[in-house]
Amino acid sequence: MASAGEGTSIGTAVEAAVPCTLLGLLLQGKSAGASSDAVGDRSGICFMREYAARATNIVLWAVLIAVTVILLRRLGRVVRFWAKGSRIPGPPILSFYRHSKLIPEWGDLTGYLSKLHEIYGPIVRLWLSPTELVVSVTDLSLIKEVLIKEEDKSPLPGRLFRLAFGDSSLFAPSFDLVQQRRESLEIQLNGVLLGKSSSIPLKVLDCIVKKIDAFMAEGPVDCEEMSQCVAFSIIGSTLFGHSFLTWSNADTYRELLMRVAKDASFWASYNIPPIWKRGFWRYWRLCTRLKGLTRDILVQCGRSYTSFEKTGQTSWKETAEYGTFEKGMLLGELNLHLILEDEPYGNIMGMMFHGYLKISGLINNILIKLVLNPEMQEKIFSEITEMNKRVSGSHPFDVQKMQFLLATVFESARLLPSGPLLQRCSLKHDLNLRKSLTIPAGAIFVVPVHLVQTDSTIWGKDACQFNPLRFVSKTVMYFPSLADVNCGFLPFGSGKRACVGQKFAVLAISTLLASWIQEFQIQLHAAPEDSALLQHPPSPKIMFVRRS
Ligand code: HEM
Repeated sequence: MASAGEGTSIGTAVEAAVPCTLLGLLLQGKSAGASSDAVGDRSGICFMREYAARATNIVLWAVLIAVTVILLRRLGRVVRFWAKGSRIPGPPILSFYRHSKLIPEWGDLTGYLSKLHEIYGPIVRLWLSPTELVVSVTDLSLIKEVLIKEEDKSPLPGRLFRLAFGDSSLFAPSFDLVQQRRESLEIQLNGVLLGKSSSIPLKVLDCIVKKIDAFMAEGPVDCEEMSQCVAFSIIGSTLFGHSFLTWSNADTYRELLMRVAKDASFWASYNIPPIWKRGFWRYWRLCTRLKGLTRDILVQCGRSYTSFEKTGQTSWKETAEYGTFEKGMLLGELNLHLILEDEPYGNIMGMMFHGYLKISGLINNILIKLVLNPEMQEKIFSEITEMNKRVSGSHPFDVQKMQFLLATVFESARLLPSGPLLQRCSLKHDLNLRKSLTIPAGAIFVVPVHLVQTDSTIWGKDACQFNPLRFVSKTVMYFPSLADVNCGFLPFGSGKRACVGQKFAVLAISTLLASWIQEFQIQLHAAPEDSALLQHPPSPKIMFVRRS
């Protein structure tokens, strides 16, 4: 039996003989030839152990070096981002988290930005966190330059749409992804719809007037509720066709859209979907129900269009005039581009969501301005009467020729824009602008629309007053591209990512207003003492009083 001392010396001798590479072991194996089996086995085990330890060490070192390189590169990027961002004027870099406390003090982000612009001038940077930089600009030439040059949007809205509705090639941040679909939709909306005498068919207008009668039978109507209901009918019947108007699940669909709209920004603000929160799963179920209903209405509209065709009820005129509306855009040519295998409902629901919220917001704002300015209603009424005398045709509302009407729509959109900020974000490259200003890649560029649209240096001393006359005689100029005429007018954005539905929306809303003002006087039921309060909830009650 070998003593402990012997054992150790044998072990050491064996370990000393352990080759450090696999090749070494093979060579040793060949040269050792007839050495005893026991020593060979032990040497093999020790080698494998040693080999595994060394290999693990090498892998760990490689991982450590790779992680360090990645972290250093990231740190380098953050330092460069800070260095470039800090050259833009704005509050001290150290106050990252104070902003979130200060913003409520100034009412909202626009109020806070307005305060910062007063202090630091037309270009202001705001650090929201060490890696989140917002650059706000109110200078017209810079706004124009960025909106024309910059094609991408910040990831947040894209995440919002993807989380709620699935992949979308219309509302994604990257321009490369949306360009083709944008063009298809624009051609469809502007070419097919605007080629007709009206952007809303009489059948839809009749249905809306009936809704108003039903509402009024129960007393004064809530302005916001009314606007939402009407906007929903307009966008729904445009996309899905007339059978949308009689769809039994329409109210549920609208309610779901509103609930998704309420929570969408909150859940999209998480970088990783917070699957550990119960509220998130409730939200996810809402979105899934919405998807299910979208599928139902598409199937139903497809079915009713087919049966409508089979009955042969359409006269030639109806088909020519309202053919697209009967089947809706989604069952027409656009279908091929928008309903794709890999994104079945993302674009449709995105358009419903965006169109519904924006159109209802603008109708609500116009109604508030009209009830406060009854003289404008009378001007528009005279315009319609004049037009009816001059034009003899089946459709009375040639709104593109109605200056007062369009001016009212533009002025309302100017004073009460539907969103607080336009945003762009260069996802990959720094954006070098004139005035030697560099916006680092990843920074979010914003235009505070309300500040720009009420800037007295652009709009004159009465910039904050409701004065549609400023647009009269210029309304034709504001088509086809609203923002190109005056880059201080941005309710539909501007540049490569401007709203593709802007002409459709303006003409549809104007047609709707013309039909209302022809039939009714719109009045405020009970005015709050301060008219500014009309913009805040609860929304005002209004009345539609039939003209005698
Ligand atoms: C009153 C109604 C509407 C308003 C106020 C409005 C406003 C806007 C605004 C401000 C933008 C962002 C523009 C920018 O960043 O420069 C936008 C984008 C967009 N709008 Fe509208 N919109 C309205 C109606 C519609 C309708 C009816 C549709 C189509 C059915 C539509 C389709 C789009 C699309 C697809 C985009 C995304 C463009 C992109 O990201 O490339 N909009 N809209």
